[in-house]
Formats: sequence, structure tokens, C-alpha cells
Amino acid sequence: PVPTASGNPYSGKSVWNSEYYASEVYAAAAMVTDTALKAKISKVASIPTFTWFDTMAKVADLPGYLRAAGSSILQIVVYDLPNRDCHANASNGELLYANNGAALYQQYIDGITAAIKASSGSTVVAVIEPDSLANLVTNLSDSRCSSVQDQYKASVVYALKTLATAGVYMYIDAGHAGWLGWPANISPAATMFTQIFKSAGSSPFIRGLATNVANYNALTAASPDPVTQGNNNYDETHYINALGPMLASSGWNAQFIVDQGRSGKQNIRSAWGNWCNIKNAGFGLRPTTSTGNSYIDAIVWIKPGGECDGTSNTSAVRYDSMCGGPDAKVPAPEAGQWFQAYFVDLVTNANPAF
Ligand SMILES: O=[N+]([O-])c1ccc(O[C@@H]2O[C@H](CO)[C@@H](O[C@@H]3O[C@H](CO)[C@@H](O[C@@H]4O[C@H](CO)[C@@H](O)[C@H](O)[C@H]4O)[C@H](O)[C@H]3O)[C@H](O)[C@H]2O)cc1
Ligand SMILES: [Mg+2]
Repeated sequence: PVPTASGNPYSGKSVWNSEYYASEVYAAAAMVTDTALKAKISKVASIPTFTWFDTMAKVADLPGYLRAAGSSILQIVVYDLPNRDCHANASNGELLYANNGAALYQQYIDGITAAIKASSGSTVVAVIEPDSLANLVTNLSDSRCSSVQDQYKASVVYALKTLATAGVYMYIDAGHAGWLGWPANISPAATMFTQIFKSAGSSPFIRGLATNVANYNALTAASPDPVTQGNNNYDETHYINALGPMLASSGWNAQFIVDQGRSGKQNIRSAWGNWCNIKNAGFGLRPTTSTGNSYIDAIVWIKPGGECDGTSNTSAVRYDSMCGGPDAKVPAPEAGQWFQAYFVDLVTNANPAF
């Protein structure tokens, strides 16, 4: 029987603590001698983060996570779109549309869907394809994005439709206040997201949008960061409170979840567009459903702090100049790999403090 969606998936449920991330954190603690720092690090191990399915091979891990999660919420990121990260280099993926990517991506989605259907009693929350549709709003001047725009949309719609049949609660990635929140971008963004929602059949399992994934913006800033000059949507609250009504008036009563995993410190960037391993970042607001905003289902940690945004090795295939930029901590390993020095900074700079 097709499950029935019921409001905020986070209401009244516990969230599964990723054993994978916890093991990375325990390994990080073992590399530290300072006992006070060790104690702080061990607290991070019990904070739920999202598990990123950034390769087809990782789908084989999903049954184990579903069993471990039981009736707690399993939080995953669907992140394997062909030609992934089309306007950047650091997180490019394994699939290409020119190399049978559309069919392989459907197999990837089908594998995730089958695993979830096979596990009764699970509740899965999924962020759908960070940095994908947002690039179609602002970067069609880049042929790497414009050349795949229709395929991006078709692949995302396939994911939404298919995962809905397994009762997955989905939040489509919507960039952040410093990306789609700009006056020039927010209306085209709203139009596109509603079009995608309707193309995917307007399922109630398409719960809404995820913002600030792998970025550093405050949920609510005490005062605007200077780099936000010109954009009244200077934090995620302003972005969401502006975007929500636009979506509603175009026919989608969307809800939101907001990444605060690396948002503890503000005014840490020389330019808002800088995103790679930003120095002086800190772990931010702890995950909660007490969000203070009826648009926001939950504050969450989507990007697992400590997992790198991209390599600083200039001769690497996936080298992106953003990861060698003035705000970026170097030397940095490949995207997704553990970045110990950066993780220690996140702990030290945490706000609220550990
Ligand atoms: O005042 N004005 O007159 C005016 C005029 C024009 C303006 O233009 C806006 O400037 C913004 C920057 O301020 C741009 O936002 C940046 O766009 C990048 C993609 O192009 C994003 O990068 C992604 O970041 C992800 C992590 O978040 C990575 O995972 C991913 O790999 C990586 O690709 C940055 O976050 C995001 O901050 C807007 O596009 C742009 O439209 C702005 C002002
Ligand atoms: Mg990335």
C-alpha cells in the first residue's frame, strides 16, 4: 500500500545518529592529546548528521543503515546526479549524461527505493541533489550547466517521483540566502521549484526545500554580515520567509529544513560566494524541531562537519580555485575525505560552545 504522508516528518520522532560519522569523530578524538579538546570532540559524535550517498556503490550500505535506524529517522542525501556540480570542480561525480548517466542515475534511485521498500517501519528524510537546480537558476551562462539543464530536471523529477513511492520525505536543495536569496534570483528560483514540484506529481512526500547545505549562513544573524550588502535576505530566516510565500502563491505550500552544521561563526568570509573549507567556521545550532519558524520543520546538520569540501592540490583533477582561495583552509584533501585540522577548528569555534 502507498504510505500516506503526515505533516512534519520530524514531529515526535527521534533521529538516528549516524554510526559512520560517529566513527570518523572517534578517530578524530584519538588523534588529539589535549584532554579538554578530546572531551569536546566526543560530544560531536552524538549529534545526528545526514549520510551522503555520493556514489552508486554506497547504495549497498543502505540496508544496514535502515536496520540500525529502526523506527528512528534515517537522514540521507541523494547526491549522484550526472555532470554533478556543473559550475564547480571540487565535487564532480562519477556519472556523465554523455556516458549513459541518465539510465545509471535511474538505477541508483531505483536501488535506494527498493532498499527502503524492503525495510518496514523505517522513516527516511532525504535532501535531494545539493547544488543541482540552484545552478540552473544562476549559471546557465556556464555551458557545463546549460547543456544539461533539461536532463538535470528530468533526473530530479525521476528521483522525486520514485522515492515518493517508498514514502521518503523529501526536501529539494535550494541553495542558500547568498545564492538564490538575491533579488535577481529568488523569483526565478520560486518559479522553477514549483514547476519541479508539479512535474513530480505534487506528492505530499515532497515536503519542501533544504537550505544552506554545506554553507555557513546564520539561521538568524544578529546583524547583516558586510558581505551580504545589497541582499535584504542576509540570513536563512529572511531567505525562507521571502521564498515560502512566493512558493505558496505559485501553488506549493513548501516547508523547509536548514543546515546549521557549520554556521556557528559569522563574518568569516571576504566574499559571500566563497564556499570551500572556509576558515574560522564553527559547528552551529544543534539539530532541533524547536525552530521558532512555522516554515521550518527542523534545524539539521546536513554537511557532516570535518568532511572536506574539496582539495587544495592545484594539480588534482577536481581542483577548484575556490579551495585555494583567500578564505579557504589549506592544505585540504579531496571532497568528502576527513579534514582533521578543519574539524578541530569547527569544534573550537563551535557556537553554542561544546
Ligand atoms: O549586488 N549585486 O548586484 C549582485 C549581483 C549579482 C550577484 O550574483 C550572485 O552572487 C552570489 C555570490 O554572492 C552567487 O552565489 C554563489 O553561487 C555559487 C555557484 O555559482 C555557489 O557555489 C556553490 O556553493 C556550494 C556550497 O554552498 C558548493 O557545494 C558548490 O560546489 C558551489 O558551486 C555559492 O555558494 C553561492 O554563494 C550567485 O550565484 C550569483 O547570482 C550578487 C550580487
Ligand atoms: Mg560541494
